[in-house]
Amino acid sequence: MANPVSVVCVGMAGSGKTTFMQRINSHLHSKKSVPYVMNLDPAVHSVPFDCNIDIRDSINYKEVMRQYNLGPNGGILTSLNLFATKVDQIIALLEKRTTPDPSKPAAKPIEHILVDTPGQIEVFVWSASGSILLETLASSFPTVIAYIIDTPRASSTSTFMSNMLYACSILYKTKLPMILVFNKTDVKDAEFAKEWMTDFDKFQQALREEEESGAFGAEGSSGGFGAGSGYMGSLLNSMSLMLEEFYRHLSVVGVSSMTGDGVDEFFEAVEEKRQEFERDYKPELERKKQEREESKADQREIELGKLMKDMNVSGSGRREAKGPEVGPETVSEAEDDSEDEIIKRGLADGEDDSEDDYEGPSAGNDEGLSQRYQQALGQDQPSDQDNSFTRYLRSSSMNQ
Ligand SMILES: Nc1nc2c(ncn2[C@@H]2O[C@H](COP(=O)(O)OP(=O)(O)OP(=O)(O)O)[C@@H](O)[C@H]2O)c(=O)[nH]1
Repeated sequence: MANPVSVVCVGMAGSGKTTFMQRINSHLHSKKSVPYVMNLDPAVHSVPFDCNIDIRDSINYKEVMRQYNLGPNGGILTSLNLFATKVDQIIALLEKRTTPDPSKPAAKPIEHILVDTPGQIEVFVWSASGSILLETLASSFPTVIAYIIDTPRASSTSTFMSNMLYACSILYKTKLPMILVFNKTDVKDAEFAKEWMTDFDKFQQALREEEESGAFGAEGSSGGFGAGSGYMGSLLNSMSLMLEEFYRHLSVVGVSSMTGDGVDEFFEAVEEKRQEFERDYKPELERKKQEREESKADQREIELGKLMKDMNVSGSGRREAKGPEVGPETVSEAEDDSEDEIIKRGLADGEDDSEDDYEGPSAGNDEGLSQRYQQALGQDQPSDQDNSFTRYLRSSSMNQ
């Protein structure tokens, strides 16, 4: 059986994400294919559908805002960050729930995971926690982004273009297959948008018409802001040419969350994108995962090497053995070095008393060490303060 596909709904505030979620949820229920539903919007007042996982159950957004002294967006971001710390539990739960129960062979397995996201799209898409949630989800299930667009509002060329650039940036950021959902088609048919995406001339024509009627960019009829001429003209031209390639990677559907029109087409697109995920995205994700594992292993190797080196040479004239002194390369190295210095001073002090006890690899290199020790103590006339510090080091070294 195929893995359940997770559909993550993103879109500008008011584009109709929640209404769309409600629609597809009830559509799946009517088909007796009950989805698993997740709400990631901590600030939503009420959710008009049953959620299996709701961020609001574990995070109190208002309390987060109060305690951390944050505004609305900071509150959402912090709530998401707090929620992202539970990502392992969430995925474990999802995996458990979506695995068919052998004791109930008649039960239909879950085929869809639906995810609603905060209206502040950037808080989710551009935040570290949003990336963690999405990446983790995608590493366990085929994941598709449904980008919801308010069709009536996108009927002006500039809003349409802004929306496309936004969608493009989300695709670029998430690297997940995307479906453009032109919502609210009961108010405005989405045919115009499909035409603009497939026929460059049609978009140009719409631009010209808006310019002539003075409606372009909602700038009124003031001159100098022509869409077909000047810098705006060439900018829009190059943008539509650049976006042509981007459009090719998308599925586009027109939906009315109010009437349910186009929902079947949406699920056909989801299936198409699920296959695309398995074919194109999954190998890439796995390659990246392996790369990460390898770099983690390398890092561990380096850390282990450092540790072994430190254990071997602590208290000895390591610097002299190494030849010319090399400065610390990182803050942690610098900290390590100063820590080493304290240990060395302590050991050097003990060295006078129990020289025979220490049989490290460079135990013979005492001269440089005691020289440095003398220097560190202010050889000539150590102050009282220095002496008390020496006593402290000596006692702490003895107590080790
Ligand atoms: N006519 C029409 N209105 C719709 C449709 N979908 C949503 N709406 C309306 O659009 C408004 C916003 O819908 P929501 O579902 O709350 O939008 P949202 O994107 O979840 O909003 P945020 O939670 O603020 O991000 C509401 O008034 C809905 O009734 C639709 O298909 N047709």
